[in-house]
Amino acid sequence: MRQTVRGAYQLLVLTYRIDPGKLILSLALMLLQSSALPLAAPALAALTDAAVEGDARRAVIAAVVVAVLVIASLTAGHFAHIFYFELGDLALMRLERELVELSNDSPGLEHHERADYADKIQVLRTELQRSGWGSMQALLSSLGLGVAVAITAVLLAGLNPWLLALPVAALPPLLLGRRAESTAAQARDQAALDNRRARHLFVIATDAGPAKELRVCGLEGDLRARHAAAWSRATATLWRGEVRASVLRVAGQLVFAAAYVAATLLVVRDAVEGHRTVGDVILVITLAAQVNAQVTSTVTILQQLQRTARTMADLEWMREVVRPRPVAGLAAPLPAPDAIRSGITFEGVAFTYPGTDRPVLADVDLSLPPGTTVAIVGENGAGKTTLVKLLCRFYDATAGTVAIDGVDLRHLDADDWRARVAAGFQDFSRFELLARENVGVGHLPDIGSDEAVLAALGRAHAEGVLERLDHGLDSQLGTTHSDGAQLSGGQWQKLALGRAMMREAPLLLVLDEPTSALDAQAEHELFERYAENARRVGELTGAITLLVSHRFSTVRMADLILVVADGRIAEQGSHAELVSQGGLYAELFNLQAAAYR
Ligand SMILES: Nc1ncnc2c1ncn2[C@@H]1O[C@H](COP(=O)(O)OP(=O)(O)OP(=O)(O)O)[C@@H](O)[C@H]1O
Repeated sequence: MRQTVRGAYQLLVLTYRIDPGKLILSLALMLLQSSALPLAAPALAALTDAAVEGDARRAVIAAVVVAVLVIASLTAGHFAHIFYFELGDLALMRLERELVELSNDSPGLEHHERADYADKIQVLRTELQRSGWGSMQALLSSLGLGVAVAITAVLLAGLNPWLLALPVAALPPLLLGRRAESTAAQARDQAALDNRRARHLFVIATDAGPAKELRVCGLEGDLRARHAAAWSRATATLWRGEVRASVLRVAGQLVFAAAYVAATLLVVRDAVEGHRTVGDVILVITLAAQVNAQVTSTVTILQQLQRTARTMADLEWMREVVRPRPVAGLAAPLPAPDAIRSGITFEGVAFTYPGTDRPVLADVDLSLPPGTTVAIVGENGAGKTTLVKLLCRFYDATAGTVAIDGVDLRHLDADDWRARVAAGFQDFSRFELLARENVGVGHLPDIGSDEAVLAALGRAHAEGVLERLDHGLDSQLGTTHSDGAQLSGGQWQKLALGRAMMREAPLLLVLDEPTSALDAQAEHELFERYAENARRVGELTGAITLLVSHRFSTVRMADLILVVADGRIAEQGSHAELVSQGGLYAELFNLQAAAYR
């Protein structure tokens, strides 16, 4: 209950911040709507008594009061709806924006790679879309309902204090309704993984990207079967949860129905004995019907408020997960340096991904001198990308220290450091923007400069992509636009590489297999050209270039080569040194060279 009240309060505060005027107005209208109906009941009773007594004047006045109250209730409800509908949409927009911010504004990547975070995002996305302005309606209705229940209780107590048992009899449906909601919520949580899996398979089955592989591997049938299996598992879990919840709800409603019948019989008996008027019987029947409606609304509203509270609590959980953690003993983060003077060092670095217990890196001691080009090689899964992630500060080392010029990387302001990093990744994004924007987003301050974008494309050896586009830099990319250009995988990758080159003089340039879609010759030429530029920049700023590649024809150009095996640095040195050592590098190099002979 505390969570529900807390969630409702948070929603109230949120909407008050968005538009206090609209909130107060819709609240006033809602209170009018809710109090008008219970007040119409005594007016109806008076009307009945006046009619029975043949008092036409009193009957007309009571009839007018009944009509005014009923009309007020209907119109106030209608106008309240207009306001809270808009307010609810605005609140939804604000929460969705926060979800986007939470996903992107944290310095690390940990949350994106955590299964529990992915589950929460999945639930939040559907919940926000599903509830929409419904949360707002539930919030305002709950306040109006409070007033209506109070008025009804006073009127019932006036008739017979025993009738106060009616709202008490409303408690079982309320409590069982709550149990029902958490049962259904539990089922939703249990179904989230299968739901996510089914959606992922659906995207794979309907996206253009995987279509080729699906056909060549003949995966369509298997994919359909897996999708159907995941979907039916999710649906079965949800169905079981809903059935259990419905049984609980019906049980609660039956308790109230019994109380309703008893209350009516009580007043009818008094009337038969002459202690009550016909109007009183009408009053209790009307009020009891309203109590019934109030109970039903309370359960529905409470269910909605519980869902809202859950959404608010999930958002709070996410805020907590992505909250930057202060580094022990550091009052404020330090600014990143303008140049690297003594280099980047790893001392006793170990790393284990959160939520797992297998160390991915262990005992890594390294020294990357300023101004050098460093290549990282190693088998799939050896830990190359993880090294890169630590350097970009997507994660902090579990043990040991990564230092820039002797300063612990954790002590540097993460955004400031990243502003001095440029990176191209194997799993690059295909931003369906204008060509200039697709590249320019690599360094937002220069996104409007043709000169900067063209220079970046030049550095990435990617000018050729523009020649194939009808409107050059102004071409719309991507198939989601009717006039969007369809690019090949290699062309997308070249543009992504251009994006990585937008920062003209980064202190760290990371190229994590960003050229896998290019042929070996193109990659070789690109890096030759790039290494030359990197050395020139490196002389001025000490910039370090880090290249992850499986192609030894490219790797051999590096000043320093690191061979990663099983999360450790197995060998390091120049190409000539490593070949003459005759170790793992020499073996891998000779294997690849033999394939080209
Ligand atoms: N987010 C993650 N959570 C848990 N384990 C992970 C995560 N990312 C990577 N790993 C594991 O860490 C190990 C090293 O992965 P990494 O991506 O660093 O390898 P790599 O050398 O770059 O491989 P490749 O050449 O295939 O790109 C792998 O065993 C991988 O399964």
